[in-house]
Amino acid sequence: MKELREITAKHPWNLMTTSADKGQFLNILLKLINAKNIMEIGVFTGYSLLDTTMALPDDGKIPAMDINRENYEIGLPIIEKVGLAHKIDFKEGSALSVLDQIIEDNGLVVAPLDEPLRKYVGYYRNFVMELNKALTADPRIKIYQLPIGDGITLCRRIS
Ligand SMILES: C[S@@+](CC[C@H](N)C(=O)[O-])C[C@H]1O[C@@H](n2cnc3c(N)ncnc32)[C@H](O)[C@@H]1O
Repeated sequence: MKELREITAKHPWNLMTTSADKGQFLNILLKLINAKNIMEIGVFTGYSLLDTTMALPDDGKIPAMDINRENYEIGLPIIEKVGLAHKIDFKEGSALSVLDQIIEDNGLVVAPLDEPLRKYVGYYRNFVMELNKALTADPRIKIYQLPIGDGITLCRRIS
């Protein structure tokens, strides 16, 4: 693809941190679960963003965030060329403050949720750690960690 050749000639350092096969695997996982809304934290030049966005239906949405817009803009022409840019809402900034803003803009007050959800979602700053602890302690859940991209944790309920 001419655009890709031009971009890689202009930026002779590594533009992808997720390999093509890992990206395709991500894409398949998202299709398997019929994902409609996903979030990309840490976009870099957008390679994994391209893979994940491709897996979404046309009305799917992906808030994407990175502290550096310049790198995102390196890959953006490719995302535009394949007609996927409309699904992406890129915000420049540190993920925590961008997430704070998304929550505020959408009036997402999560406090009224029931206790387990409040634990996982309400205190979203500690979300990953709390979720991992709860999943590890739950004998019904099997956890698989895969060295795909920046790392993927798959959780499956077995009973
Ligand atoms: C390994 S790269 C992501 C690669 C990308 N997901 C891919 O596979 O193509 C990590 C990215 O996270 C971004 N980043 C680091 N700290 C961040 C933060 N606090 N909030 C948002 N993005 C951050 C960096 O600027 C960098 O672009």
